[in-house]
Amino acid sequence: MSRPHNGSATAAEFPWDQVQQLDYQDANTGSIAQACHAMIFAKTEAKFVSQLPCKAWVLMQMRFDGKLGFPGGVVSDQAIPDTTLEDGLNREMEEELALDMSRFAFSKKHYVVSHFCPKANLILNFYAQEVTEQEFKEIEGNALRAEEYGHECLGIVRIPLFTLQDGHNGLPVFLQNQFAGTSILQVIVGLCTHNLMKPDELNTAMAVLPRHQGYRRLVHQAVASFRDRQQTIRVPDLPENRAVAHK
Ligand SMILES: O=c1[nH]cnc2c1ncn2[C@@H]1O[C@H](COP(=O)(O)OP(=O)(O)O)[C@@H](O)[C@H]1O
Repeated sequence: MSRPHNGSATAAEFPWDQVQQLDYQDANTGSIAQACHAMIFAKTEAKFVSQLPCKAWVLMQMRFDGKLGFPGGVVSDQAIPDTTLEDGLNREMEEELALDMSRFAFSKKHYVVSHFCPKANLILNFYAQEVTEQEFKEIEGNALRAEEYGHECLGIVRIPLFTLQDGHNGLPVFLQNQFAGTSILQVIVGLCTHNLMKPDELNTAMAVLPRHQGYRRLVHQAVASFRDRQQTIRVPDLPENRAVAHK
């Protein structure tokens, strides 16, 4: 598999560029480190303060460094023998959320997008999994008993997926927090790819981001490649379709 390249267009604004996902072994033979993070969400009809629709509950965490991020972490650490990227992600999910692997293990089908930073020689892989409202509450509750709770993870938070009438409080304010790695980009990509954000909400949200032109390009690129992949996966595996599926 080819090595990720440095796309210079965004380098000055945001040092990450979208790349194809590298197998764990491929990255391990070189010097590239890989991390995996994941968004767990539940669609809901529940209204915030009995009037605002919020569409979904989306889980993030307050990290030890004071930034917000998704649960996950570095998976290419030689000291910890993960076999695949998803094994590494699942190990992190058990440590940080005490996630029940018999029900919520992440696999390739949850993969969303990867970004590479040449300066850090690091690939950040992003996954998303939908659960029911009941399961979501259970996952939140269990997280308080996780090994890393109170250490790497200082709290579980839900994204306020609504904007109050002043057009500012709610999601726009939330997006002004400090976010680890590419998690700010992953928030927007995760919401768009899983139909949790309408285009007008996306525009409002993007307007509050610093250097939002750079983010906008990366968001569109990620959403387009995710949708392409979904379409490819849906192509029935008939001989005449294989050429399309493997394009
Ligand atoms: O939610 C996230 N999304 C994307 N990147 C993140 C997120 N959280 C942390 N990072 C980045 O991922 C890398 C690994 O950090 P993390 O603290 O998750 O792993 P570790 O606990 O295994 O050291 C760092 O470069 C960090 O900035």
